[in-house]
Amino acid sequence: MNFYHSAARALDHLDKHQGSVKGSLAAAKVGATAGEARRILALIIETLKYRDVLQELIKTVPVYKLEREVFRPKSSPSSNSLLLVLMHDLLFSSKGKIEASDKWPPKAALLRHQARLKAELVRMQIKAGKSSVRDMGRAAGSTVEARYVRWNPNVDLCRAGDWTLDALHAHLKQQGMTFIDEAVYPVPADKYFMDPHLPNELLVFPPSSTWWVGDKWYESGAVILQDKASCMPAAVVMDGWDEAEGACIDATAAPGNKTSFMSALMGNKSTLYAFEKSANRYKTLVRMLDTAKCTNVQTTRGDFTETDPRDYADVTRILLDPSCSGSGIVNRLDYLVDADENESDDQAERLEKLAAFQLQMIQHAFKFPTVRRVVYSTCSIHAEEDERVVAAALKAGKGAWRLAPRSSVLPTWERRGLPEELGKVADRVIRCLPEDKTNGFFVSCFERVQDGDEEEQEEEGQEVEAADDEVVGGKRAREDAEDDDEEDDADAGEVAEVAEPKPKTAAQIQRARRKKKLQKKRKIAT
Ligand SMILES: C[S@@+](CC[C@H](N)C(=O)[O-])C[C@H]1O[C@@H](n2cnc3c(N)ncnc32)[C@H](O)[C@@H]1O
Repeated sequence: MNFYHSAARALDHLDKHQGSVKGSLAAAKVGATAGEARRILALIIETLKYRDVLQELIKTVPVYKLEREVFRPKSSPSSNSLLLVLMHDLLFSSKGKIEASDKWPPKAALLRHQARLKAELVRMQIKAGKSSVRDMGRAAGSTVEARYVRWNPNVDLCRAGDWTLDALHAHLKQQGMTFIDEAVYPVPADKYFMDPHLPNELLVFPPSSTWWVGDKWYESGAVILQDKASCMPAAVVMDGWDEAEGACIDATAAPGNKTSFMSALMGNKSTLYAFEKSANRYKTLVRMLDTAKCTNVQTTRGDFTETDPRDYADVTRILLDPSCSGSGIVNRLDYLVDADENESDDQAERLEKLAAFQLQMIQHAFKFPTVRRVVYSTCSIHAEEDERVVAAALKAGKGAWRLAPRSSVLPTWERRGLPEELGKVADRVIRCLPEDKTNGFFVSCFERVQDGDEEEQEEEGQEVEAADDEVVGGKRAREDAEDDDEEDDADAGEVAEVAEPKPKTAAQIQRARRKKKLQKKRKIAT
């Protein structure tokens, strides 16, 4: 098989499964000699380095549309991956050329647009303020496009002086920084803007920024350095919260970034119970909350699973951000290029143990009598710790819990869960990847099914049952996909749709009857 085809197939596999590059090479069944495999590996790693730029270029020079005959929409490997690797060699390789016959149709097609591609690339380079096009790549797995700073309103509530957002803007202006209205990546030097997804509190700065070092805003806790993805769980769990509603819990709190954000979103009112099991990390938590002036937080050093839910009868929301593999943390993403293709049994075993613990934490949260919203998040990109834990929790919840609708889970965030794992409800959960200018991250939100919601659930398509069923389907889909790399992502989603199983329990039979009735009603209405 053609060298570029092999690299593109491995890239497709990597996109779909988030494994390692070496693992993808093997799983994509790229048959190659050791020397070839090394070459392909190097090409993939280099392509990943320039991926954002290449993807941007494809938007500006739509080679797909211009060369529809060659780069077809549903092909294997995908046209997008093939274009990426070819464009890499043409624009960024040391030889500056595609190593294939000029008669090979993909090469010939791309060369027809090379002048325009090169001109656009130079334009992007100038805009990014780089001295060479090669400087536009990113070190494998690092976010170099933005630094995030969260404004913490609790300090204004508790400390003397003006610590409002307006005062922060004025301070930044004095430091020589200019506010801009629109989000631009990489963030230009000396500019900053409010994050489009968290516009009330999160400021986005150029990656080289250091203005906070020794600055009174940082020292006083009025700004907190926090990755954008790490802000999302607190924003999701507090969505629509009202002081009259009740107290909240952060079950796994240290070092306290999410706790302090929850506290800020509560306006420092009501009570936020924060648990932390580790003695050392507990000390950090207490220190952090003190600096950040989170006066509504009650900290407890202890194991969340040992709490008695009946003691927290006023709690309506719980955040669970338990220990995980941390595979999403960008400077650990080097595993993407380093991990061995025999991604070891050790890793699988470790993930299994973590998933069991994570599920146990969620199940404990479900026991709190008045809790309506439980957010579960990880800084992992492994489905084993993300979608699969969610699916297992829905199953364990026996229909009493469902995933909250997308409308209350940062609806404008585009990257959602993996459909091959969660089927139709995958769009209710959030995934983040370094190409989103964040760490790799996962956020899900369970809400308690209230009396009278069942009809609504049926209207929505039996989401709880569907989620369970589709997980089974998802596993099947995953196995299918591994056997058959011809499918593209969209197809994998379709495979996840499986026939409903026959109802077994009395409750299932009743639900099936109600569903039939509903379908009849709909038929009559149409
Ligand atoms: C991923 S960290 C939490 C990070 C934190 N949410 C933040 O944003 O700053 C997970 C934390 O949970 C704590 N932890 C693990 N198991 C726990 C348990 N059973 N009860 C309470 N805390 C636990 C760990 O010690 C660790 O500090």
